[in-house]
Amino acid sequence: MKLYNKQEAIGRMNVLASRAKPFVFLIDYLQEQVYVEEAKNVSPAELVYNLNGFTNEDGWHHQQQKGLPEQIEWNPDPVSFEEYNCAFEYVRKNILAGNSFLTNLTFRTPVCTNLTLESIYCHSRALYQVWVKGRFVVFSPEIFVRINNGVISSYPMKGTIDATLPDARRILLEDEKEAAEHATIVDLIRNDLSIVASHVRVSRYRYMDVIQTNRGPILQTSSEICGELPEDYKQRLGDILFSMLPAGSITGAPKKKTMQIICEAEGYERGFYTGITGYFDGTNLDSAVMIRFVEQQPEGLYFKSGGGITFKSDARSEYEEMKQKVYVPIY
Ligand SMILES: C=C(O[C@@H]1C=C(C(=O)O)C=C[C@H]1O)C(=O)O
Repeated sequence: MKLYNKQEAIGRMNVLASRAKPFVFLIDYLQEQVYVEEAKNVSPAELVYNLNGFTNEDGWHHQQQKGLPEQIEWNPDPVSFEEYNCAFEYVRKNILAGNSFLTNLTFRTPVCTNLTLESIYCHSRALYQVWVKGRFVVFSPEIFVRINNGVISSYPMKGTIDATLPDARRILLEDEKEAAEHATIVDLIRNDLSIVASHVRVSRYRYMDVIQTNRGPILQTSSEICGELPEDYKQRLGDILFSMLPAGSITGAPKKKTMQIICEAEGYERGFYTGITGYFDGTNLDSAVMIRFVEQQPEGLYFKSGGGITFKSDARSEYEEMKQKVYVPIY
């Protein structure tokens, strides 16, 4: 899989978009490694995607890997609460010192499972899915941006609850901490869109998605923010995308200082997790934040997950949320 650096990737995207050539891209969290390939050249032997319907699955012949074990084994071995709490306290200290008002804290959870990256990809049902041979599989419910006829829209997701709890919908909507976190992220994304677009507005606020998982349904709240791009946006598509990265929903705010806190608190590399992936069809673009992410390491599979921390956050419930997200959408 050929990867490019940021400058090369911006150039490639600008050229492909201005020539109306469909392409697929994956950008890591730190924007150091970028995959950007014309759709017709993406080899399903190394990368398979289904990005909201745009797919190269037809060319994939790994039939032998598509079988699902009769009984799915899925045994996550998360960090202890004590270990989680150490990182949480570090983030909290920084929030109280005024260095950040929202920080997205994530962890790596080893999972003992009889599923492979291939079988997870084949049997998952998510809006955006990508499998990269020997590296990772991602099944994301979170839209990053869409561009349709010069209108750019972003859909930050923030707010999670177990959908089987009695009155889950109301509890999530009325939760003060979730509401504040959501407002912060909407503000941040409004700012990010204003860098590249005009007439930026919030067109839907805190709508709810039900996400099915192998461990039961969860509810997540998102909002829609949109604006108008300049006429010549295709020639500058790469610049436009990169100027909004990393996605605010997976950093927090303010972005730069919060990224430093994240780096110090997490102590592992996010890699492509919390980066973005997407598809340009020659005219329009659709993209996702790469959350719900399983990575292959020589010793086994790891799931990366996390959530937003504010001054109101409670370590126990954040710990539970991080663990709750360690699922596969196979049901
Ligand atoms: C980082 C993750 O989640 C982010 C944080 C969310 C939250 O705090 O509710 C929701 C979606 C993501 O933008 C993750 O799911 O791994």
